[in-house]
Amino acid sequence: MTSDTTEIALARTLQPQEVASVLTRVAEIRPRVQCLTNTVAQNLTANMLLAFGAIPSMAIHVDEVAAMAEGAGAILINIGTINAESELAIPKLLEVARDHGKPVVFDPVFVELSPLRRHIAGQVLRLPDILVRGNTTEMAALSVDLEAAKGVTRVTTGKVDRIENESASFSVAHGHPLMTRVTGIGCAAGALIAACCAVEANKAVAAAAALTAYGIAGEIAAERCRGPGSFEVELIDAVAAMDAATLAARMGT
Ligand SMILES: Nc1ncnc2c1ncn2[C@@H]1O[C@H](COP(=O)(O)OP(=O)(O)O)[C@@H](O)[C@H]1O
Ligand SMILES: Cc1ncsc1CCOP(=O)(O)O
Ligand SMILES: [Mg+2]
Repeated sequence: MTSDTTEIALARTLQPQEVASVLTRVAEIRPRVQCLTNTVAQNLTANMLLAFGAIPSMAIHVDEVAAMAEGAGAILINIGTINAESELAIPKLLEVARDHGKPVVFDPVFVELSPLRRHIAGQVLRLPDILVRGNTTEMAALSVDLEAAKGVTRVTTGKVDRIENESASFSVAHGHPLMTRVTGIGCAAGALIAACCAVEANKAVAAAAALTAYGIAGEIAAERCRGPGSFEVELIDAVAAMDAATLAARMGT
């Protein structure tokens, strides 16, 4: 058996009540997620966090991101539209994360396409215990760096999401192909994972819970929409309406 096969064989799916438990804590605690994200996905990310019961803060100024992150429950760093100022803001966020023990989700958007993105990813991955969420292309491009990263949780999204770290391995087989037809849906997934990391110390469980709820919301939205435009609206609505009964019904237990 190859190591890949072993990992897949050992991966488990969360039970509906495990997902519901994480979602309930998000709804009760309403964690704020400080998002340094790309200009394309900012609005959808903020709306998805609100629908999920969390609080978005989208501050980007290099001289205030640290203050904004200090009181946040989690930090999202997304390099989708990295520029000279956001490049300088990233180390400030990493410092807050290190000093205050904040969970960080890193989205290495298009890291395979530019040396600058690769360089920044290398810097970010020096932070111990970081969670990296990317699509299959991005995660493959970072595979060597991810192998070396200390305590990293790797979250590879796609038709089936794979979540793995030193102590756990989960797969999530929910979602809909329409999730690839609206820009920013992957970026928003990273924000929901960050919200769950703010209330659940086990980062693999947090990611699996977020992606299970998100994937099921995607399935519901696909049933209700007329195409990609209305899918985005329906997805926000389905995330907002997600509850334990829907999870149990859709997860088949
Ligand atoms: N073919 C697919 N079928 C079902 N869900 C998918 C599919 N592709 C992606 N998803 C879902 O879409 C979301 C975004 O993932 P992905 O498309 O990999 O990210 P990105 O937008 O960053 O490329 C994830 O929640 C993932 O589970
Ligand atoms: C199109 C685009 N270009 C730079 S960032 C971005 C958004 C990417 O969003 P996602 O990876 O969630 O589709
Ligand atoms: Mg992406």
